[in-house]
Amino acid sequence: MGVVAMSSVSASSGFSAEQRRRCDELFETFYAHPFLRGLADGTASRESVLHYVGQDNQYLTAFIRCYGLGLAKSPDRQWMAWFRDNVTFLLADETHPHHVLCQAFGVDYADAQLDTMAPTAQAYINHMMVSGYDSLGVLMAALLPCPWTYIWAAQRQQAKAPAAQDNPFAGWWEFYANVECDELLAQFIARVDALAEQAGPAERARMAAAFEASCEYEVAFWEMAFTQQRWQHKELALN
Ligand SMILES: Cc1ncc(C[n+]2csc(CCO)c2C)c(N)n1
Repeated sequence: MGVVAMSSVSASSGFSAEQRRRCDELFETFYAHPFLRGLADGTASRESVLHYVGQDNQYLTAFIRCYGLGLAKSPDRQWMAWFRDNVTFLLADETHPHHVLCQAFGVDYADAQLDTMAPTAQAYINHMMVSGYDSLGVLMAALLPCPWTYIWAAQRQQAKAPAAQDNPFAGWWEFYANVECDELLAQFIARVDALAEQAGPAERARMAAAFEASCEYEVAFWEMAFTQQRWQHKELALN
């Protein structure tokens, strides 16, 4: 923890790098979003952060289900082992950033759980799940912006202006900037590149569209937390 990884993030020259370049404006908008800036300078509000944690817990649960869809589509045991390891990482380690955010406001992790979904979180989850019923390439392309935006933004932030130790969210930044996350991202990129090489033009186009939509949803997820987005009428229960 606390080690700023040397970035594998811009290294690749394949399909992923091409999508990353195409969506560069979205990455910049993600980085500049006032919610993320609030995590960087320690000023993010209690209400917005707790909204985020509640929704993001549901998001991570859906992400694990998407890995399950990937497992079902795995062409070999090597792919299966990769999904298994990533499910373990999500279940065991990725709750850490949520714990950090809860501790910042003296809130119990269990008390931050929600059983309702805000519109944007629901839409992002639906997009990922639907991609999981297309091909493995489309699923992986839909999942890739998730690690890429967070890990890229954390590495960039920590290299430029590391979160101060009295910033209550410092552990959140350190988690996503660490070497293990960098390695995960490098693997993700390599796997998407390999799938894109095997794909025909129609599937590659669906992969590109799925990647771009997820970049949009990543920005929208910050906006959801920042505005504490709710349905007009009443909360919808999880489905
Ligand atoms: C909306 C949203 N997008 C991305 C992440 C970060 N994240 C979620 S899963 C994962 C690694 C995949 O195993 C990473 C980096 C998040 N927490 N919430």
